[in-house]
Amino acid sequence: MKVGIVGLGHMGSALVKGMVKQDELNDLQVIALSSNAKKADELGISGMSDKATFAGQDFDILMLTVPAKVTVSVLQGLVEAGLSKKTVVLSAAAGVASDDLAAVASGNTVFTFIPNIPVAVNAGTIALAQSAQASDEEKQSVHALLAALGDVVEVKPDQIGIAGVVGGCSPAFIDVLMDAMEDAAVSKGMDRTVAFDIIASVVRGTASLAQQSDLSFSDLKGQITSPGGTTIKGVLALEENGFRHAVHQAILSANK
Ligand SMILES: NC(=O)C1=CN([C@@H]2O[C@H](COP(=O)(O)OP(=O)(O)OC[C@H]3O[C@@H](n4cnc5c(N)ncnc54)[C@H](O)[C@@H]3O)[C@@H](O)[C@H]2O)C=CC1
Ligand SMILES: O=C(O)[C@@H]1CCC=N1
Repeated sequence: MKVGIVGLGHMGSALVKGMVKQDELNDLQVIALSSNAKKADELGISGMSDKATFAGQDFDILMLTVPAKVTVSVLQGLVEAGLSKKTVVLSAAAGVASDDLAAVASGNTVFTFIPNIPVAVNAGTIALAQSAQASDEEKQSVHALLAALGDVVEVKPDQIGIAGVVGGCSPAFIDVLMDAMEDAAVSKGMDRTVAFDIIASVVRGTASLAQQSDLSFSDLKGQITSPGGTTIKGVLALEENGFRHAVHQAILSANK
């Protein structure tokens, strides 16, 4: 599979890291359109700085990981530079509708997807908008590529926005939570590196348990809150300080 990528920033680099380390994708060739040859080299892929040469590569899949506001014009430029109509376009741009992309690449099948940064370690969550125009073969090759990077969750096109927030933005919200927990532990005299190890392990273990059990998040919480114990005091402190409301506002604000 030949994959082109435009935008080697945080998201693009994370996708490349996940792709190059995944053994299942060992016949994969990734080429970036980038004026920064060193960056592509560091990531273990080829880089090309000339747009026409890049566009002429007959990619199976083209990933767009440039800032959302330039994504349509970047795609338009590649189409004008000779992008093959057989290339399936995958746009990661949050808030950019696939219709707007399809309007400048009418001959190509276009998918919108929202990955998240954990794709760098093949533990991503990837929301993929269903595409009515895609053939079964195109759906399969997109799915095979993304499934190597993490869990793929197909959503209706009108749900990609909220799926992108809950999946794409929320690692940052969880980072804020973990950072705050670490500060509190440090205030009680714990070494920051010890607190980091405990908290990262707790988040991983809590998520694994939730995925492997049939219980709701609320029921899982119920297993930890011993009657009259310490955890329920902490849970009530979260509620009294508006934690749940703050989380709702974070999700809803990011979805605007
Ligand atoms: N960072 C994240 O966790 C996620 C980001 N995304 C999407 O990925 C895209 C990129 O986001 P980030 O990586 O966070 O941003 P970033 O700012 O880290 O990276 C953007 C990259 O695009 C390049 N670029 C800018 N304009 C360009 C142009 N006209 N032509 C070619 N390259 C250009 C920049 O040099 C940079 O390398 C956005 O559309 C965003 O919505 C989606 C899901 C998660
Ligand atoms: O902050 C952003 O706009 C991107 C989209 C999802 C995560 N990061």
